[in-house]
Amino acid sequence: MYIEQLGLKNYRNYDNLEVQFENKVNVILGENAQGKTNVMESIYVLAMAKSHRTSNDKDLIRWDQEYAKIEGRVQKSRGSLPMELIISKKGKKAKCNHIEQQKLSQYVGNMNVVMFAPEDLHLVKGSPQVRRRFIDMEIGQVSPLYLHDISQYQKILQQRNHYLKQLQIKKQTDHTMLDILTEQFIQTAVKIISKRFEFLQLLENWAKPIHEGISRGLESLKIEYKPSADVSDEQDLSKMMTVYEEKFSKIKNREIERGVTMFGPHRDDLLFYVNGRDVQTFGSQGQQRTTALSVKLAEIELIHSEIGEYPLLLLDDVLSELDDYRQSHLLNTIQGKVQTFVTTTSVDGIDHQTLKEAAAFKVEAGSMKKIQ
Ligand SMILES: Nc1ncnc2c1ncn2[C@@H]1O[C@H](COP(=O)(O)OP(=O)(O)OP(=O)(O)O)[C@@H](O)[C@H]1O
Repeated sequence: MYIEQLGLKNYRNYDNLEVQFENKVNVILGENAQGKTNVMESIYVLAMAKSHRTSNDKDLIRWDQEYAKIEGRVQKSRGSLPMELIISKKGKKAKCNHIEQQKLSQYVGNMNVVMFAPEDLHLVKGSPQVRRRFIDMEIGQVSPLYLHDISQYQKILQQRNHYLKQLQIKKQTDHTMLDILTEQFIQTAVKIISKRFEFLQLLENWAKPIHEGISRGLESLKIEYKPSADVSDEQDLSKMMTVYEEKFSKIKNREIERGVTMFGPHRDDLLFYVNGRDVQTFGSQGQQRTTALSVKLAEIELIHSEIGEYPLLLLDDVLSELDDYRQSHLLNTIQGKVQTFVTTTSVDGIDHQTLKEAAAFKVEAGSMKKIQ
């Protein structure tokens, strides 16, 4: 799939923008703070209904304006798909094919993107929260049901934490409500965990040969889910539920003392191993970069295998962060099959045929012009 046309109104530093893109590499050039990342972010938000760099939607609205609007026409193998997202202080309104979507979980997934930005290089080294966010966003793209489960889970977690706090400060003494919430919590938690196990296995299957290729056959990558409770991918849902039930009954008093839910998908993590060693602890910077790049390239293939189309690839300021060999590997992999957006302040030093043949745009103070 590819995005043919993008329209922005009151989005970040863009007042009004209409631009046509090509189904190949689109290079977005410009000095610092002109609006390159903002365009990339808008494409990401159009697909995911969420930004990759802020959780506050209001940041996306141009200062002193009431709303922001992103429109795009996406070409898919089944035809053209108009997408529209309006962000206002009251919330978000999403339209697909001119029809308003009641739930964002139905909207997300119609357009697929993979973003690779400098912060993704922290996927390995960063906090578990970064990795959980990554896993949730990526599964959400291929599974609307998962998005629904995650939002259910967040609600139940919040209620459960609230109730535990009430018990902690002794505003409540009856445990019946806690037991009901725990049961609901477990039911949703195991669905999420089993989907994460399944997704990571697929991701590893794709990432392993890619990593081997980038490391010239020297490194073998393994991705492992690290649950906070003692569950494993060999267990079915009912076995996992039993593990959780036992765990929660054992730690009930401790949870009440602390007023917080101590186990569950919100505390889980994932680990990357290269040649059997944990990359987070023992990996060199280069190995961490290769791991992040392999995972991103694997995502492209995974989405293709799940939905039958390649996603868009957004490379925000990241090419210059990779050495020549990794750059070439990346550009060779996407060549001719993935619509790609690249932002950079200059193409000097990036000497790849794909970029020479790319469409180029110049961004200056919230305006964008095609230059090649
Ligand atoms: N909500 C907003 N309303 C208006 N302008 C905004 C808003 N949010 C950010 N900006 C402006 O957008 C500009 C930054 O744009 P962007 O992050 O796209 O820069 P960039 O071209 O990618 O720069 P760099 O190369 O430094 O990453 C800044 O000047 C910032 O003040």
